[in-house]
Amino acid sequence: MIRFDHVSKRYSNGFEALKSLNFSIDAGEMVFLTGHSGAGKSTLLKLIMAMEHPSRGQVFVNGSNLTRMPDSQIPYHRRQVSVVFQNHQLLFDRSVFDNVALPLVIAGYAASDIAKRVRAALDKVGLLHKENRLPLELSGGEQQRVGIARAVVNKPKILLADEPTGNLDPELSAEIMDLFRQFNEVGVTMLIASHDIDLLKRQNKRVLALSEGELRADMAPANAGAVHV
Ligand SMILES: Nc1ncnc2c1ncn2[C@@H]1O[C@H](COP(=O)(O)OP(=O)(O)OP(=O)(O)O)[C@@H](O)[C@H]1O
Repeated sequence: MIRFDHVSKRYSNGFEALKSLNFSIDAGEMVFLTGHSGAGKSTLLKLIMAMEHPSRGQVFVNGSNLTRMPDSQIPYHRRQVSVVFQNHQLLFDRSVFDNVALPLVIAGYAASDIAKRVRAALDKVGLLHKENRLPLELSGGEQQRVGIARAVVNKPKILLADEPTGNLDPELSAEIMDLFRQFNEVGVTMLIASHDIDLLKRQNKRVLALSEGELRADMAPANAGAVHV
């Protein structure tokens, strides 16, 4: 589903953020990506989103070689791969409903279809009763769940998350992880970047560990408890 073949990323200032990465993630897996600040986690996720391009090597997602993907295909690619950010990136002057509807409005869905899908996504994250609220009227954990509803509203095949629990206390973080597990159980392939070692030790899932742009470990669920960065 996701395959990195000798992928390196050098930014225009010459800094090499990723160094010859090789790994693959199968459809239906839930994998954590960890590493120190600056290890290259966000860069790796941006390559999967085609927001950045490798300087060497190839990235394959869902059967397509992103290196060869024409720009015209990128909006289609981004409908299959969604991302949840730490800071939610919500529009604060729009209601919860409108925030979740945004990807569907951009993709040109009919209004009746949008309403149905938005309510289904809000129901999944337990926020159906708050669809008319503004984001600032919600708690941090609720805002994160709005971000997740928006990421899943168009039923992506792959869900990426960049430090999705960075601002949340352990209890709310565990709730967000439960939610991710539920999406994974219905077939969504998940890759979650987190430097919260305690959190990912409890998840019992495969862990990819980056250090200074190199893949230092690829740990099976049974060994994930030994991870360190
Ligand atoms: N656009 C850019 N131009 C130049 N260097 C960049 C750019 N984006 C990131 N970097 C550098 O690449 C390295 C990896 O950054 P990246 O954001 O991928 O790390 P990260 O593991 O996600 O870190 P954090 O956990 O702090 O978010 C860092 O040293 C960063 O300064």
